[in-house]
Amino acid sequence: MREAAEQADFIFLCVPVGELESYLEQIAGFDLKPGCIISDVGSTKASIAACARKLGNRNAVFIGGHPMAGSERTGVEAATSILFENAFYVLTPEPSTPPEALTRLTDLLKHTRAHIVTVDAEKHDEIVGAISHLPHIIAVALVNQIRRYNEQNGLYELLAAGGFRDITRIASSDPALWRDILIHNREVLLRLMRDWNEETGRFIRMLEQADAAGIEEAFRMSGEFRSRLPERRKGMIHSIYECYIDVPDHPGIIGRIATELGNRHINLSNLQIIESREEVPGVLRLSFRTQEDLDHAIASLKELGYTARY
Ligand SMILES: NC(=O)C1=CN([C@@H]2O[C@H](COP(=O)(O)OP(=O)(O)OC[C@H]3O[C@@H](n4cnc5c(N)ncnc54)[C@H](O)[C@@H]3O)[C@@H](O)[C@H]2O)C=CC1
Ligand SMILES: O=C(O)C(=O)Cc1ccc(O)cc1
Repeated sequence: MREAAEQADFIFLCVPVGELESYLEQIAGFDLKPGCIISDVGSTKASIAACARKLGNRNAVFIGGHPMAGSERTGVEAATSILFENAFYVLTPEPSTPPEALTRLTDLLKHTRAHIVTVDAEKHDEIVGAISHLPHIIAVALVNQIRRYNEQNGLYELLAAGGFRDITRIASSDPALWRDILIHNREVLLRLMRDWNEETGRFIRMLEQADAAGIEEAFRMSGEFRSRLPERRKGMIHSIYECYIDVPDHPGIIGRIATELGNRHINLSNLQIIESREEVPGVLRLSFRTQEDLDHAIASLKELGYTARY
């Protein structure tokens, strides 16, 4: 590792958050190339920034980074060459970071086609704590609540679909990765969890008082804010060009549909079973990277006797 690091112009640390500091410590003792830029991709930024401030390296500059891309999956199987395309890539320079170092790093990262945003490390942890870490805690807590009910009655598991699956996808995230993230951002998260308790407390009170107008208003305000959020990004593997088809629930059907589309040179980027029940049609979601592929797929599926809808 030392030999490779000492020849590098850029070093990216891409290990779990709990391992970052030990790598930074090792690298601090190396004779790095003058002007070398060290960055990382950790989901929390304040603790690694504090470590970098403490250690320093006479030749190198550390600039924290966090590509806001990815999914609940980890490992090389989850990688794609367009992972960062159109995603936000947060950098957390210090007031003391030489501007030319920041420019060199952003010039390199532009090749990922991500949108670069800079913010200080502490603010990053507050914001990302709220929009990413807190939702992961809520998803895990919700799934575990239902898992306990399900121990008494398996119908919970059988009926859990739709909304439950949508809001709990991230509950399948990697346990060790998320252990580190939550521990490293625990002070922010404790504050956010107290606010969350107040939020759920408001619902408890509305239900106790059968406050219909209050409930309606809560849904109205959340819907309004959510509709302002950016669209799912084009270019990601979770393509926005999607359609749904009802399919008879029998063996081999998914393979047949994928093969038929492949034979017509239509690139399917994702295929997901949304619903599957005995003796009634299941629903498949097909995703494509281009409008042309989607249009072509819908026409082909029609020829094959399936009705596709958006
Ligand atoms: N999963 C996601 O969507 C995102 C993850 N991140 C951050 O990226 C970093 C890596 O996460 P992923 O790529 O998702 O996980 P991953 O599990 O795909 O990759 C982590 C890699 O680190 C290696 N590793 C673990 N401990 C190590 C050690 N002590 N020494 C050397 N290598 C070690 C693992 O073998 C694995 O190859 C984490 O800091 C995470 O917070 C940032 C943005 C998104
Ligand atoms: O699965 C999802 O939607 C994610 O939230 C992925 C993710 C995980 C960790 C990050 O630091 C950033 C993004």
